[in-house]
Amino acid sequence: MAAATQGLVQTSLETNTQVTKRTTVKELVESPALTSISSNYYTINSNEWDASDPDETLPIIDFSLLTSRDPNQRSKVIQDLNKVCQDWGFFMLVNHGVPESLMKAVLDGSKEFFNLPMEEKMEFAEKDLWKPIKFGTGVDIKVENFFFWRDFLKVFVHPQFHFPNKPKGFSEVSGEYCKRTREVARELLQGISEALGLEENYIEKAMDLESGFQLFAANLYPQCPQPELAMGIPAHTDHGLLTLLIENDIGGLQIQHNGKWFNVNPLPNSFLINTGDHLQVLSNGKYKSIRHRAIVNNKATRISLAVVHGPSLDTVVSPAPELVESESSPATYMPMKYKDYLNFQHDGKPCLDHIQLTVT
Ligand SMILES: O=C(O)CCC(=O)C(=O)O
Ligand SMILES: [Fe+2]
Repeated sequence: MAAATQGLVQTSLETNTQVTKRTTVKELVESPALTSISSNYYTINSNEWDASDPDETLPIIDFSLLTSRDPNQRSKVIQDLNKVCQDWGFFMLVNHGVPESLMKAVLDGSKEFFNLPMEEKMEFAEKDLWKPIKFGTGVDIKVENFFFWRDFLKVFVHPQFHFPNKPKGFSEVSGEYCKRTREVARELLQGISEALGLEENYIEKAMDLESGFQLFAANLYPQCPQPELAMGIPAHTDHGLLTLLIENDIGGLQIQHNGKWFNVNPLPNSFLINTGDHLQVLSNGKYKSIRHRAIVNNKATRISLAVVHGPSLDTVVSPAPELVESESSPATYMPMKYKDYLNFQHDGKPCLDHIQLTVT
């Protein structure tokens, strides 16, 4: 995920007894004396906090129409996909066929993972981007100089499936969940290929989805005594092609649309889907990678699960030649291997800026 620094207010790192020892946001919240938070938290200018509930319904796509045998229904939903990818870069997916019980089981497994004793989670604590299993926290003073109100687990789940071996059963249920979300993402990317005017299997082949890179990210946002002073995850875009997200009905995700921030209140059992940087590159900017962030609250702990679906790590991604016209729409991104692109994360600058070409 590409960190964005716009609007960053970074206060100096003070000595604070709450954070000088190794801890996580979860443990911090559970410490009995916590009534206020240190000033080391990442926050944003007050004028950037503003977010509203959408005055129009957030777009909804019915997956069952995409897989329908009726060609009229399919072509209608492909038109809708083209519109939502261009206008929003975000939609809710309903009738996707992934069992509600599986979605719930993987959310429950994530909760149990975060409930493990701190030492057990810390076995997976890693700074290295390329470690396939990584537990992290927004309050790791060894790594961060400003903090987020979030603990997370990030795991590479495809083409090789890695997973923590605890809590019991979490790996199995997540393996099944990742397989199902991968199928949904690939089907959607077939529809999106057509929406771009390309052949149905275009993205599948060009991005080598058979070996596509899939990342499972579980985010824990414990309740925060001063939610107005902290951010769960700051504004960023996701690096892959499509991200499928679910959450435990607490709310907190905000997306940027037409320069404004909107609260997302997902429909029960839907997937929240956003287009990522590589769809923006492949479509030569026709579809934009949507900026989003997660705020925190003082009432309940939120868990979200984001599964990012990208090209294979060795795929060199560039705008589809079919969508590039030297005169009217020249290529606006330089070709880059997905693996190399991922190394741009965490230098504070949006990753896409590194490959943007200035068109004269
Ligand atoms: O928690 C959320 O709603 C957003 C999470 C997210 O954007 C991510 O993990 O990339
Ligand atoms: Fe994200």
